[in-house]
Amino acid sequence: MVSLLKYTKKYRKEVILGPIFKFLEAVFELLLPIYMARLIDNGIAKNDPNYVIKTAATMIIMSVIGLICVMICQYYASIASQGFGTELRNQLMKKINTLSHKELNDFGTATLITRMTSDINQLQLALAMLIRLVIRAPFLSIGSVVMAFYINPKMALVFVFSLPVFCLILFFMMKKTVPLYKKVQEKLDHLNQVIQENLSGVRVIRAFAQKDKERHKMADTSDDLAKAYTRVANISALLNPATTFIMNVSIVALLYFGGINVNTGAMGQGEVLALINYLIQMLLALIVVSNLVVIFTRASASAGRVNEVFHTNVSIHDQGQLALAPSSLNRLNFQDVSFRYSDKSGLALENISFSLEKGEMLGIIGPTGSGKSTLTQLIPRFYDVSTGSVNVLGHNVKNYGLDDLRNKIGVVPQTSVLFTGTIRDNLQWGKPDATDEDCWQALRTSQSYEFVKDLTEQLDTPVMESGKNFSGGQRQRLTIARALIKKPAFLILDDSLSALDYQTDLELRQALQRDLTDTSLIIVSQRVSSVQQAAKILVLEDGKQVGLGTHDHLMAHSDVYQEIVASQQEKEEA
Ligand SMILES: Nc1ncnc2c1ncn2[C@@H]1O[C@H](COP(=O)(O)OP(=O)(O)OP(=O)(O)O)[C@@H](O)[C@H]1O
Repeated sequence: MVSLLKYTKKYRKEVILGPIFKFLEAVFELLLPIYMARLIDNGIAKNDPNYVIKTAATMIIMSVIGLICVMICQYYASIASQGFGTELRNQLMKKINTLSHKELNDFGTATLITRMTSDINQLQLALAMLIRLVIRAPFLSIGSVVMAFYINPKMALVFVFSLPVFCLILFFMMKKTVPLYKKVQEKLDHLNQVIQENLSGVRVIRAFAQKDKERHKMADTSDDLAKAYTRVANISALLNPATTFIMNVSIVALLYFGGINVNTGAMGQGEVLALINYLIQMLLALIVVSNLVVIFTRASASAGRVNEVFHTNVSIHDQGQLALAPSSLNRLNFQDVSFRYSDKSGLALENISFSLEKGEMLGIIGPTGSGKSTLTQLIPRFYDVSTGSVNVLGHNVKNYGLDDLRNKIGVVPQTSVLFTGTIRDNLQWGKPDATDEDCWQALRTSQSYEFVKDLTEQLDTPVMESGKNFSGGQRQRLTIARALIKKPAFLILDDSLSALDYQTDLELRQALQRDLTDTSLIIVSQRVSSVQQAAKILVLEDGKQVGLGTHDHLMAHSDVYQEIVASQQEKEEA
């Protein structure tokens, strides 16, 4: 947790001054019962109105100054904790953005969201409490005992007896609740994951009539969390009656022995009242200390989860070299590439070798799960090869700066992702300085010109969350326009023509070859018709390269390719 304190650097003044002001307030709070005792014993009992007024005025002034100190401290605490949370969230997001696909897969989206929100909130709360209470609460509890000894050492023995019993109760309470709080956090994580899946997959859930099943799953997960919370709450609820009991027994003891002392004239009535005040102050401060321990334990679990992200080693290292000069060698070259997603999993790709020239088109085809998407993800280094090498414009991809490499490549993934904003905003992701003419040209090539032209706001048409105000085919074409607007050296279409009808699919491929003459095109498709015209078609099966060549060559030499063609012809005839 300490390592995260570096994110409070900008708020050093608030973090230092906040507790100092709170400490001043605690000093006044500790002095007030003494003044009250004097007011009663020297002012009221001796019928001295001047003394009463002077002491009461001093008490009021002390209270007002105390109040101002509290307000300043609260102000500093909220500035520092909110600023710290924002800084931490920004830095964590920055780190998440550096993670490669492997680490993102390992974590999963749900837990990253929980870490960015609930865990950071917990840390913010801990910092606010640190500033507000971490000096005040122990100071008040120790100070109260000291003041009790100052008033009457014999009577202070009541404090000495009640203190260990009270601490023992707090200790057992915390021993039980702290591990449970950790469980609560895990259950919250799971609930977030279920909620996220339910919300993002709501259409699929409805389409498969799985509403009831998902509702039960959600209810079970919610119940789990509620049960875990209830267990903690039930144990914590015992704290109040137990502490009140000890407090009341101690007050009775103070009143009993205090009464005897007052009768013998050894103590004033005001002093007895002051002792009761100190006792309450001490016990309340101890409750605060126990709450602080719970807050810090939860925060420490949260800090562990946040630090886990910060300390994750990124598997893709950005060599950070300047742009490499293109060489005259092959534009794209896979040399005996094998790849596995993790040490425990089998090979997703095995000994893949091929090359592609400027302006050429490569088609990749194969049964589902044969490694087509995996292969395309090695080109922009979303993953690094396990053995072999991937070379782009004559250089190993590992020798490029990541941004430089990825700027050369336009990727259109299987699922079209659009962002809220306008059509123009989305296209400018591909090229920030794209003019309207650039946008229209990209839309023409991607066969989106007609439907965007018909929209009343054209390029300024708003894009709703995930582009849900466009059809699947329209979304695909807009994502293609976004990828090709920067005229990349490579354009990878990973099954991104699947939502288009055959005619649009054909026109789009023709337009790409006509308008992007320098771009090498890599098309992953399940449809033979989408790759048939390619200069080279790579056939994959179970991660292995089982064919490479033109359509005619493969028809003559590749059994797998022939089977794919035959099965698609059957479907068309059926
Ligand atoms: N993120 C991942 N982590 C672990 N294994 C993965 C991951 N993504 C894919 N795989 C595995 O790698 C293999 C190849 O998957 P890939 O997505 O490349 O196939 P594909 O040919 O593109 O399939 P499809 O046509 O269905 O999209 C599969 O066995 C799959 O289970």
